Amino acid sequence: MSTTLSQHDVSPAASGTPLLDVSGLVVEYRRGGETFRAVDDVSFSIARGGCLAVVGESGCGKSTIAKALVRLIKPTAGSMTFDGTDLATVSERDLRPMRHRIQMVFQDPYGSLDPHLTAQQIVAEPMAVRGERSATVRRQRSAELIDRVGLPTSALQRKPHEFSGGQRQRIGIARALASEPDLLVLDEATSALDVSVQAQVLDILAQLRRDTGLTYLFISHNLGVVRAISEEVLVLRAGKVVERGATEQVLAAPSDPYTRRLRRSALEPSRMVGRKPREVVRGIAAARIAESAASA
Ligand SMILES: Nc1ncnc2c1ncn2[C@@H]1O[C@H](COP(=O)(O)OP(=O)(O)OP(=O)(O)O)[C@@H](O)[C@H]1O
Repeated sequence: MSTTLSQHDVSPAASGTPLLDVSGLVVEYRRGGETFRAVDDVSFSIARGGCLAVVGESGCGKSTIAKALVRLIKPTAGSMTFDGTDLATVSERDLRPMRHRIQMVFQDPYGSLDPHLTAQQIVAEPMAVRGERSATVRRQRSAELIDRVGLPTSALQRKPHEFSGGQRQRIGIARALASEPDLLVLDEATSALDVSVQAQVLDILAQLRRDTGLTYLFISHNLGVVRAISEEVLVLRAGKVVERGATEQVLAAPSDPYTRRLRRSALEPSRMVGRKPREVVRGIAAARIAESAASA
């Protein structure tokens, strides 16, 4: 398995009617007595088997879009048409049988897994939720999924604290796959990992997409990482889309000053001052990735 953050081959399945079509999405929060617009008229679509990256600085509204998609929050306006159903307006009752089709993988592999369960129990849980009664089938399927994310079968009997961050994130991906989703929403899914581990997880994600035709919405603050996984990128600033296009093109020649700043900020060593050593290493690695992206 390659451990370089290179541009992966993208899925040949990316074509046809979009699996997800988001149009005029607005999300507002109430803050004190005031209304705050976190997502402002955002539109995008993702083809089946495609990968769209959403990039922007902290607080620009990336996670809010993800939360709206899995209906952790209800949008103020706009539509989110997923395979013909508008997720913005569908009733809870009609949403329930399709919830499994959109799965999230979170940033924090330390916090998102139940520490009391074994990897086998964690991965098998969504199968039980979906009505798989046979413990044997759940066990077999868990073993397949653990293998799929590059972990040995022996991992099934271990608990989260016995794994590294990258291994935990693989378990999180296996758990998401256990629901048999069509769309994975990856919210800063590799951001907490060191760069070589990040590359391994990106490799697994790229391979999965090639093998299964899964569709990804990949959320990140890091333009370099985005290059390794997505063919299209949408740049978000203060809730608004400021730039969109083919990832390679946006990286090579960003047209918006904010995107240029995002690209530069990954290269800016002074941003490392006052950070923990682990963050500095990560920042330098991100800078290298962005640098190679810029000069490619
Ligand atoms: N529940 C909430 N109530 C009020 N404001 C919120 C709430 N959740 C998020 N916000 C605000 O909405 C804006 C967008 O937040 P969001 O978490 O979507 O940003 P983000 O781009 O994902 O940032 P990060 O990368 O730091 O997670 C921020 O200004 C945030 O403070």
